[in-house]
Amino acid sequence: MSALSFAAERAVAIRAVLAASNVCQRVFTKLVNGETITKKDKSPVTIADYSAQAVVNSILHESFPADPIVGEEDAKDLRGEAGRQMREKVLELANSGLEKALNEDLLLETIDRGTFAGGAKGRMWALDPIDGTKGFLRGEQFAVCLALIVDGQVQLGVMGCPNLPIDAANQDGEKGCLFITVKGQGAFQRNFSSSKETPIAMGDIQSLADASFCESVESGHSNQSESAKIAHLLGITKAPVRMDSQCKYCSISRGDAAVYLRLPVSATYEEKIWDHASGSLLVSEAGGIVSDVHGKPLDFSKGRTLATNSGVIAAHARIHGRVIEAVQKVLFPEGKL
Ligand SMILES: Nc1ncnc2c1ncn2[C@@H]1O[C@H](COP(=O)(O)O)[C@@H](OP(=O)(O)O)[C@H]1O
Ligand SMILES: [Mg+2]
Ligand SMILES: [Mg+2]
Ligand SMILES: [Mg+2]
Repeated sequence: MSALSFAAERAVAIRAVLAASNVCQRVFTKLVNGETITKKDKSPVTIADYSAQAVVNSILHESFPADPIVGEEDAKDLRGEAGRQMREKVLELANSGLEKALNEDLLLETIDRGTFAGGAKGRMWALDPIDGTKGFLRGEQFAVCLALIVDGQVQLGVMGCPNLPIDAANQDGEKGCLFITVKGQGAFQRNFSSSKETPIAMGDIQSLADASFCESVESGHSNQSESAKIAHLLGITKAPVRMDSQCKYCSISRGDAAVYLRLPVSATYEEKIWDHASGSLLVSEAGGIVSDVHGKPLDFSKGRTLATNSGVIAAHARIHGRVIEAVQKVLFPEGKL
């Protein structure tokens, strides 16, 4: 393999994402069984977020101590007397996923290794310990998402999707998929229960009449009335597949749906790099194109957000241009950008 094979990073990222995914599942089981955590407060997802970030950051630090991490969470609310109860729960859960146990101080330090500002230079990891927190709480889709970015380019992505069926055609079958991609090396899926990887590819759609598109469950995250108009213009007749988290990128990468639309609901919201880094590389390695609503590539070099992009449009390379045309017609009918 070439010097840029990222074989070590790939193996470590898989281990970290699997360990964190297991911790998230453990929190959810406790939540539904009502053992130590109750569904009434918002804490289950918060506890899972912190624990998963601690697990991934800790595993990354063992192998790549010099690498900065752009993680969604920080340990502010876990500090002091006010954070004691939550801190104790997070410590117990994080340690359940780690070989080398952390103590309280190390836990906080480990979570706060995720506060890196990002930028255009050097290596950094982007981590969303639970993407799709709303889906997690509903018992639906969520994903542990980890990416390696080098000089502003996403080079590697690993996503753990504990509630995603291995085969979309068998929704009641085994759940728990891991998606793995390295730039130039293709896109792969494996089960949580086996290390055998299978190559995946986007469906090579000939006619959009047979296609379906996916979008967020949350109307506050993506404009669902505009997406309906775009779908209509493209001749898509099927109802949208609404799904939380980067599971959408994973789904289209293996051909479950043809298009992913994420249309801005506010002019000021900036998409976060950890919400898109791993998923966007998976789609491009599976034969797709990912851009913003103007057709501009996502720029991961601007810090913690995609500050120069607006929304996300992902589709098979063959149809991406047509989708962007429809997006432009609906979002900017006057032709102004
Ligand atoms: N106004 C907004 N527009 C777009 N995305 C938003 C948003 N507010 C929050 N989000 C992001 O949407 C992500 C979930 O994506 P989706 O809606 O596709 O499931 C959230 O990730 P977290 O759940 O990790 O916080 C959050 O970062
Ligand atoms: Mg997220
Ligand atoms: Mg998150
Ligand atoms: Mg969040």
